[in-house]
Amino acid sequence: MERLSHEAAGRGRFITFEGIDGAGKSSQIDAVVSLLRAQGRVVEQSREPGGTALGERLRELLLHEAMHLETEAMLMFAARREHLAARIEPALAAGHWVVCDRFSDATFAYQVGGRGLARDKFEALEAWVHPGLQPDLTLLFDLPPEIAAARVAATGAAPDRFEREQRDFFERVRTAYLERARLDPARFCIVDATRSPASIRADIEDVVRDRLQP
Ligand SMILES: Nc1ncnc2c1ncn2[C@@H]1O[C@H](COP(=O)(O)OP(=O)(O)O)[C@@H](O)[C@H]1O
Ligand SMILES: Cc1cn([C@H]2C[C@H](O)[C@@H](COP(=O)(O)OP(=O)(O)O)O2)c(=O)[nH]c1=O
Repeated sequence: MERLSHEAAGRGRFITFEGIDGAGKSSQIDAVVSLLRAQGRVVEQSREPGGTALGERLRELLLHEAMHLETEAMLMFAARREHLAARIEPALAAGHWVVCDRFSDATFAYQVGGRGLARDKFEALEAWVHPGLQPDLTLLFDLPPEIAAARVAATGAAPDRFEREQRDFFERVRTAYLERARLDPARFCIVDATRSPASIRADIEDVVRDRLQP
């Protein structure tokens, strides 16, 4: 029903990509954005934490400065509040599509699942910052943490504060993502991210076409 009312109002669609570090999301986002643009959609591509000038400054702090867990959770939502106000909400209202690398499911997975933030605190922040708004489609790239870690290591890039976490942390993050997906199966699509990039790409193009096209 929610989807139909968005359509009737000419609202755009909101697609998010989620998964543990090294799942292969970033590699697939450009392909989905290109597909949608080729279909004539106006698409805003973005990421979290980030997406605005202020959000990108908060991202630098979040990825590199040690901080209290609740500070981390609140800064994630502060960046998100700015992102929603400055980009996501205006784009959707204008009928544009928004494709975003991570959103609040990442806070549930990393801060609640990975780090142990109290669920009621997460729920309070989510209800404050985006009451009634969730993505129309969330592609969850799922794979064992050891495969993801090997991919991250092979890039040779210096790991950030999250990428330096151990395997048990990413096991908890993965479990939390899967739990969140079970709670909202109409929104989530779980992608087996161990497969080749070409086969993943073909699947997610089918999902975007089947679930979101009028
Ligand atoms: N399906 C895949 N199979 C093997 N390697 C992959 C796959 N997808 C991405 N990679 C590689 O894994 C690394 C991490 O991918 P990336 O898209 O940056 O992941 P994420 O954005 O989810 O952290 C990159 O070096 C990328 O080339
Ligand atoms: C949006 C968000 C990201 N994060 C973390 C997950 C990532 O490790 C990091 C940056 O996200 P991202 O740029 O997606 O990292 P990568 O491309 O390496 O997968 O921020 C949270 O812990 N909570 C959040 O709410």
